[in-house]
Parts: sequence; C-alpha cells; structure tokens
Amino acid sequence: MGEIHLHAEPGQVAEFVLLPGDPNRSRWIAETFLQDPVLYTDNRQLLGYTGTYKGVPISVQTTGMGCPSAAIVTEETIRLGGRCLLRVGTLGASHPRVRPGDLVIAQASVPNDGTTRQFFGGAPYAPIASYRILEAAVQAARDGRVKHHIGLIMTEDAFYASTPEHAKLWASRGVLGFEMEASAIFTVAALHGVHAGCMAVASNNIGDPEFVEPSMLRQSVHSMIEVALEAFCLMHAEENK
Ligand SMILES: O=P(O)(O)O[C@H]1O[C@H](CO)[C@@H](O)[C@H]1O
Ligand SMILES: O=c1cc[nH]c(=O)[nH]1
Repeated sequence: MGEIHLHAEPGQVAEFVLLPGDPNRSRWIAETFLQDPVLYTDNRQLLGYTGTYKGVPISVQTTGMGCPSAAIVTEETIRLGGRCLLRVGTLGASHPRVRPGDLVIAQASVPNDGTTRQFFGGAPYAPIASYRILEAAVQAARDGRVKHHIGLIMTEDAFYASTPEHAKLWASRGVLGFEMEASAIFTVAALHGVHAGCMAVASNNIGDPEFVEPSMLRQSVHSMIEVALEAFCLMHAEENK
C-alpha cells in the first residue's frame, strides 16, 4: 500500500515532481506532456503519475487544496523519492503589476497559514524557494519568452476571507499574489533538505470572483507547465554534466 495517503512504493516517484493543487490539472499534464505516464496513486483523488519528458523521468503529484493537504503530500512524496518539487498552481493577484493570466515565480511565501505555524510553534520563519529551482525556472521562462514576475507571494488558509483591501495592504509590502500551499511545501522540503519551488498563474484579482476567461487561463497554464518542465530539464542537464 505504501504511504498512508499516497498509495505508492519508493521507485514509483521520480526525483523531479510537479505539484499542482487540482487533480484534473495533474491528469491533463500527464496526458499532454509526459511520455508513457503511469498512474501510481489515486487514493483520495490525490492523483500521481510518473512518465518522462524529453527523456527525463518526471512525476506529477496532486497536493489538493490548502496547506494541511500539501504538507502531507510533500512529506510522503519525499519519502517516496521526490527531491526537486515544483508547485504549478494558480493564485489571486494582489499587486497591480500582476494581471490575470500572468505567470508569477515565487522567491518566498509569507506563511499566513496554520500548518507552517504548527511546524515552528509560532516562531518566525521564512519559507523560501530553493535557489536552484528558482534559477532554473527563471532561465526557462526567459528562454521560452514567457512574461513573468519574480517575487514574494503569500500563502493563506481562508480563500473567501481575502478582500481587495487585504490585497492592497500586502501589495504595499511587496506581495504579488495569494495562494494556499507554497509555504507548507517550502517548509516541509527545507526540513528534509530537498529542493522546492513554486510558480503560479494569476487566475483572478484577490476578492474578485470573476476569473480570467477559461481559454486564456488554459493558455497561460499551458505555458507555465512548459516552463516548469524545461526548468527540470535544465536542472537534470546540470546534474549530469
Ligand atoms: O490551482 P491550485 O494549484 O489548486 O491553487 C489555487 O487554487 C485553489 C483555490 O482555488 C488553491 O489550491 C490555491 O492555491
Ligand atoms: O488562493 C487563491 C487562488 C486563486 N485565486 C484566489 O483568489 N486565491
């Protein structure tokens, strides 16, 4: 059976793992981009697939929504062999510079979530992206000429508690957008000494229930996944030099 939540065995998960929140996005990534994808777990709809992209073994593992689920999935993905974990998500734009449809590559995430707080007993801690993943992600976005923003994001628990006023306040502190998993993923990866990163497409402005038009969102997510996979290829090539 494997882990409690991810029903897989070591050897079924690749070193490079994409982490979408949404199981449908996982299936779409596996079917669209990976060669010979194999579904290794579907327990609790946390779909996980392994295949190859340009010859590099890559897994796609659903995190579900929110830090409690993302922390469990990150922990178990690492136990199963994941070493470079890259969240590929969506976020609500908080900063006026970020427009719906834009790609954001996170340097770090303000941990406005209960999971990170529990890990550190309330002590201050800064969940940051691994520099190696950040560097590869930025290079892949530049190489692919994909418009992107690089900076601070915020991870929160209560999707519907966020307001445009809240967004404005955090934008004045440099936060580009809010999402719900990155701080837990960065934290669990750091505690295990493995690499983690996060990129996300802005699906809406914070507090605005109007999401970007579906075809535009699909196109932006498609570009993001290409950037993420090319970043893994750059890291793989660097490791095998
Ligand atoms: O699109 P995903 O990756 O699920 O990410 C965002 O979407 C969900 C909220 O709608 C949260 O999981 C948030 O982080
Ligand atoms: O967490 C999220 C993700 C997308 N859009 C939001 O408004 N919040």
